[in-house]
Amino acid sequence: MKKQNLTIVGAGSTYTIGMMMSLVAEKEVFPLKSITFYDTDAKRQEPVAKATEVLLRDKYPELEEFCYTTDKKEAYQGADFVFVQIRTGGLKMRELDEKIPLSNGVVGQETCGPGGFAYGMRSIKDMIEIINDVRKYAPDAWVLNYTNPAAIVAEALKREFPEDKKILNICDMPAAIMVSYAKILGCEIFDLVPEYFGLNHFGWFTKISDKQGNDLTDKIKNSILNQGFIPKDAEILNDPSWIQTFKQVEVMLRDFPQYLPNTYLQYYLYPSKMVEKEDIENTRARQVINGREKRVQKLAKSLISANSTEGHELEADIHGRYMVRVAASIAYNNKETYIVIVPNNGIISNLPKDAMVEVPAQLTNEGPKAFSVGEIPRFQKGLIEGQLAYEQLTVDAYFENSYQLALEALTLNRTIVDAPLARKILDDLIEANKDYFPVLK
Ligand SMILES: NC(=O)c1ccc[n+]([C@@H]2O[C@H](COP(=O)([O-])OP(=O)(O)OC[C@H]3O[C@@H](n4cnc5c(N)ncnc54)[C@H](O)[C@@H]3O)[C@@H](O)[C@H]2O)c1
Ligand SMILES: O=P(O)(O)OC[C@H]1O[C@H](O[C@H]2[C@H](O)[C@@H](O)[C@@H](O)O[C@@H]2CO)[C@H](O)[C@@H](O)[C@@H]1O
Ligand SMILES: [Mn+2]
Repeated sequence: MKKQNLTIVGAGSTYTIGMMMSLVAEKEVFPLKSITFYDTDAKRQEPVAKATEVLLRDKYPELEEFCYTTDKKEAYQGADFVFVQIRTGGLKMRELDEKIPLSNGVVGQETCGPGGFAYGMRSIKDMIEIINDVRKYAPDAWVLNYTNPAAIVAEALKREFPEDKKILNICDMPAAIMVSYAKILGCEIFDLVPEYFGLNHFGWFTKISDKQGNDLTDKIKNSILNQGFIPKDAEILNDPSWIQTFKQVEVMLRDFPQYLPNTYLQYYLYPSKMVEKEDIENTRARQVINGREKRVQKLAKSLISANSTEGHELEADIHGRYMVRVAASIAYNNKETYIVIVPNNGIISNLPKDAMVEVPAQLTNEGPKAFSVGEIPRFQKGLIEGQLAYEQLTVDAYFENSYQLALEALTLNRTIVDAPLARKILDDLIEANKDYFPVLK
């Protein structure tokens, strides 16, 4: 098995140490020759990198090289895979994405509604620059992007790089949900075969089977309806916000029993409830700043000062394992099935061909080969079409520097609807994002 050279972009991320543990856990599946960290913020990257040096020395001694840099050439030259996990504007801007809509009585969420719009307008420019840099130094590398909002980033990258077939956008949410299904069924997530359709953070499982073809969907539905639904991935197991989110799956399934919903549909189906439960002074960004970010910084510091992993709680999570398994299936032509984001091109036959849809695909060394979904029912189709138009108008607004298209995008969003309210939120977001948004004329 050829060993891979991997570059992590945005290596100062709160997810990096978890990703390192996933690379350790999956080293037989995705063996590495080198890992390179790249981040534009040297100060944020350094402690994560120094902690990773300790971690890799103890847990991945066979790795030939680890380095970290802010130099693009050093970052990308020789890379076989590039994982991208940046956050333009940082968690500080995420907090505003959540607070500004809430202060206008609308869902405040980083990837859904106006928060997702603002995050998207910030992410696109940096993502385009990253792809151009990667292609300059590593023309054949596979880019796995999970930078959010993945739906908007995927739409923008498809337009900017139409010929580039080695960019794949991925989300871990379907996999995190499947971890809970696996727990219900008493098996492992990778034993399950999903059937799923939708847009990123906007989709449904239509069927879950085992590898022998037994349909397990009703077992899962009955368990959720009778026993509720809880997160099971280590990363989110004890997190009150995620526990509440998974609880809402039961409500969604009672109201719309046909399919098993992605957790993110709660923001579109129950926007009033989502606004009511929020504390504007303690939105999710604040919880992450005081929670995951602090925890990771403390862990990094402790690994560095101990100069050993002994006595440290280091666990692989589904976020990292999923990305690594996706990469392995591409690298070694494993032809395994994972849910990824791809151009529709008739996969969902009654949705536009140019939509970026989230569906199961067989992952080969030539990229994803998505399975046909066929026609989807009117309810889901209607919801998706509205959301898709919002996402595409957001990207139109970015490329055309258009205030009008941005206003249309936000007016279409199910979490807003009212045009004067959309205008007010848009003006507030533009004001707060002066350093990031393109000029919208
Ligand atoms: N797709 C998914 O399902 C999924 C799952 C988890 C996280 N994410 C995404 O992963 C990203 C990281 O999340 P986080 O909470 O750890 O954020 P974070 O702010 O902790 O980390 C992001 C890092 O990216 C760096 N960065 C910012 N702009 C950059 C650029 N242009 N080039 C290089 N580095 C840059 C920052 O300095 C920072 O170190 C976010 O986009 C988040 O939404 C996606
Ligand atoms: O609010 P956050 O920052 O905790 O989470 C936002 C991300 O939520 C999803 O990812 C989950 C993932 O599903 C779970 O398995 C675990 O690894 O935690 C992740 C983050 O907590 C979502 O898919 C991402 O797009 C969001 O960035
Ligand atoms: Mn996601």
